[in-house]
Amino acid sequence: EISLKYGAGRLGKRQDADMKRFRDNRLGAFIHWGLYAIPGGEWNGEMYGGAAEWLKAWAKVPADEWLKLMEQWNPTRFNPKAWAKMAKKMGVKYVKITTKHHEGFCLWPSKYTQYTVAQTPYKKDILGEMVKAYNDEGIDVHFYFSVLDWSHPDYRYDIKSEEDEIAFARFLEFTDNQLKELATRYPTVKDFWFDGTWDASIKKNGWWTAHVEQMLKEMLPGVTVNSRLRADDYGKRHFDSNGHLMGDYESAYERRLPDPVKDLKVTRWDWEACMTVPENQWGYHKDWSLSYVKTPLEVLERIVHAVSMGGNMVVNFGPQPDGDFRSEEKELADAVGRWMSVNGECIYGCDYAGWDKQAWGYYTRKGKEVYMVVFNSPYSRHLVVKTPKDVKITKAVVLNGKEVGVKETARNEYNVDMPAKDPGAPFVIKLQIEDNTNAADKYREALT
Ligand SMILES: COc1ccc([C@@H]2N[C@@H](C)[C@@H](O)[C@H]2O)cc1
Repeated sequence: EISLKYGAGRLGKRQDADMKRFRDNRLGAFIHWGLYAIPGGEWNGEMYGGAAEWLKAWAKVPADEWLKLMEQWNPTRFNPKAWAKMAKKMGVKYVKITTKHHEGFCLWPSKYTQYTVAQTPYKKDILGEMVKAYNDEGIDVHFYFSVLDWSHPDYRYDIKSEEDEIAFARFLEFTDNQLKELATRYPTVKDFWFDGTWDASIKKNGWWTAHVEQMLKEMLPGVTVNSRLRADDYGKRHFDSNGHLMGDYESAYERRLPDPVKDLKVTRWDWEACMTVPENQWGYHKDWSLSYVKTPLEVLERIVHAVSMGGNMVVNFGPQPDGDFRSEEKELADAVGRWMSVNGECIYGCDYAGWDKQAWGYYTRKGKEVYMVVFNSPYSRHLVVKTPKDVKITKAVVLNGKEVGVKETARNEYNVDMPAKDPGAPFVIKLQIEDNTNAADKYREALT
């Protein structure tokens, strides 16, 4: 290994109470809300199919013209209590809020820039209202923060001159000040999820990313920080030059998931995925017909897929400029919540089971309990289960339902019966397992 000053600060998973809470929460929601919600993907009468929160870039709008949208920021239907109730009903345990996206508009009254809610018709500290409302519902709050800031004259994409050095140093100090402001004003925040950290200017300042992680952890003991913040001495991101994960969890699975057979390496560290409901819209877009919109079942399968591989999943919501949610998102929250209210025990506090993935769905595990989360009903009416060498299944019960038959069919292989009445929707079977080390050896492998 090479010696690094700004590499991973720790080897292996964090096992303290705050990280266990982050991990056990498993299901979160993203809130992408900013000036971009106002145009909703449309500029000067032209509709842009790209991500709505990137409209400034697609339509090549100068910063000062884009920030004039502040004059229209007045979400009259914003009701933080209703937002928190919606999240609670969905069964999310935490909400990640965009404090400041690339556009540079701050949802809190930052004293380090004029581009904040305080300078809009709305005036009030919208971030503070959200933090209180979610916390009052027992939901943890995580902060999304974009280092990339299109509103700030000192931002640099790369450092190519002494002038760049000086300007970017000012920018990093500005960013430190905003982060300290967020940590001071909202001390119940549990996590900082950094974005906008891919530019050469940041990669050339790996030291600063290590300093930010350290600064936040000194100010808020226990707080978690994502790997996307971090660059090491050589500009290596997420994993340092020795291959060790930086930050507290990997945050590279954005709109994609690791393969349950080929990518089992991810089970060795903590990770959190995030996903959009349309193909690629984080901020509010007026026209969701421009791409495929995932059904609640497709969202649910991605949530289970992540947990089955030892990861968290954050489902995105892009609130309307008026502060209400579009009907598709309300329906999604309701559908996921209904499923979670019956089957949540296979998600919360669960982890990778270490069993070979089968076609019918996914395994999750909590201690001695293994859950089968069935998405695909087999024509055979049997769910094939292959257990690790020294494990046998003693019982199988449908969550909030009846026991189903389990038949040993070969060494470490079982047929678990489908419920007598097909549930017609994804369902969960809870397995009781036992140590099987001294089983009668009645099976014989073929000599070939
Ligand atoms: C250049 O590609 C991207 C893609 C997405 C992003 C941002 N990350 C997501 C979590 C959203 O905030 C999106 O705007 C930034 C750059």
